[in-house]
Amino acid sequence: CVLKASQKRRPLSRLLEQLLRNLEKRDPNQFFAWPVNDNFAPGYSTIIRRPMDFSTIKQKIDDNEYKSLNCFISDFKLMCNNAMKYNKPGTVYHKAAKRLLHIGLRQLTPQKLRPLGAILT
Ligand SMILES: CC(=O)c1cc(-c2ccccn2)c2ncccn12
Repeated sequence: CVLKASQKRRPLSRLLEQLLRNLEKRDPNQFFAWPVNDNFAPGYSTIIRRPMDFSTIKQKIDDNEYKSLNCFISDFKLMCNNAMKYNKPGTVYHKAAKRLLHIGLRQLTPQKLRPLGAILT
């Protein structure tokens, strides 16, 4: 029988795609959906050396660039910390990033991930 595309995916990729979907739900305004555009954010590409956003993370999953869960978590943190660096405290983007980082990391604790255990060893 022919496996569906999703079943062909590597176990880690399928896990990361699920975790990504859960994180994206916490960004209802889609502030983090796409790379930040210098036209909206003056000087962004000079201030932020390593930009990151959900679409880039998704592409890296599809390209099997993540060799571990920790690499995925690092990019998620990078994305949030970039926003807290570029945007001043009190701005909608800074507040959204702080909240997303907190909620996201709570979803990525060992306790929450243990049920998926086998994949991560
Ligand atoms: C995430 C972030 O820093 C961000 C997203 C955006 C954004 C997100 C969606 C549409 C337009 N802009 C933004 N605009 C100005 C300054 C910062 N930002």
